Amino acid sequence: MLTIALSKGRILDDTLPLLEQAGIVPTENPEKSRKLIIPTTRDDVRLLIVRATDVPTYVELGAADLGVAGKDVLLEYGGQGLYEPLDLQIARCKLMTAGPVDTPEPTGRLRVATKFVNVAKRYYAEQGRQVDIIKLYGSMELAPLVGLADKIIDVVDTGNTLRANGLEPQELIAHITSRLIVNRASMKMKHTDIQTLIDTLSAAVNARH
Ligand SMILES: Nc1ncnc2c1ncn2[C@@H]1O[C@H](COP(=O)(O)OP(=O)(O)OP(=O)(O)O)[C@@H](O)[C@H]1O
Ligand SMILES: O=P(O)(O)OC[C@H]1O[C@H](OP(=O)(O)OP(=O)(O)O)[C@H](O)[C@@H]1O
Repeated sequence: MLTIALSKGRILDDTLPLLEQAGIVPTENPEKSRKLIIPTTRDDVRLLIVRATDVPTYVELGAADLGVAGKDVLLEYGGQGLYEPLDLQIARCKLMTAGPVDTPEPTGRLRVATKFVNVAKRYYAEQGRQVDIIKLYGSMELAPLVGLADKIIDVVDTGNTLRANGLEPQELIAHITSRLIVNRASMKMKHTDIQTLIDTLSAAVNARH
């Protein structure tokens, strides 16, 4: 049995057409179902529906053999316990700093609100810049508007969310796409099945680009 951890929303939407190329189709709609373990048309493959930020945990600890996670989530998760054999080239966006439009850099210690605390610490440490990181779980764009922070670090695609809140993208931290991740022990124990799946997904990704 191969167990694949996926999150609802854009990762599920963009991954299902790729999995279909490997004959893997969920037997019920994961977006609608209240079930968190979804069987597929392949008896030897099932899907686990988990939060996007939980995908690396399920895979590293072996509760799932494989998963799909945004590079932003993987950068934040850290750890050496995961293989990352394939860039699926889906959910493309950028991890950026952003701040209020036409506002000079604050001179003192910078306050940065983000859910990417580890990424933020690393980024500013590399720059030798002293910052206070404020951990948030969502609606980051609000923080500079109400004086909670000077800047945010978040993913940006069209920039519409920033613009709608009087913010502008500033520094690029990383280009982001979603990656296939694999548990280390599974890669050894189920090598043939997993390598076959990787090859099929890789061909499906290449056929699109
Ligand atoms: N606007 C966007 N455009 C393209 N890709 C995005 C965008 N926002 C996020 N992503 C990418 O898609 C991944 C999944 O995002 P999604 O919005 O489904 O989950 P989330 O909001 O991070 O998690 P949750 O809703 O559970 O808090 C992110 O980790 C990121 O890599
Ligand atoms: O630059 P944009 O095209 O506006 O995209 C960026 C937004 O997309 C994501 O939110 P999403 O729409 O996924 O909602 P979420 O907060 O539920 O993740 C992200 O958290 C940003 O807020």
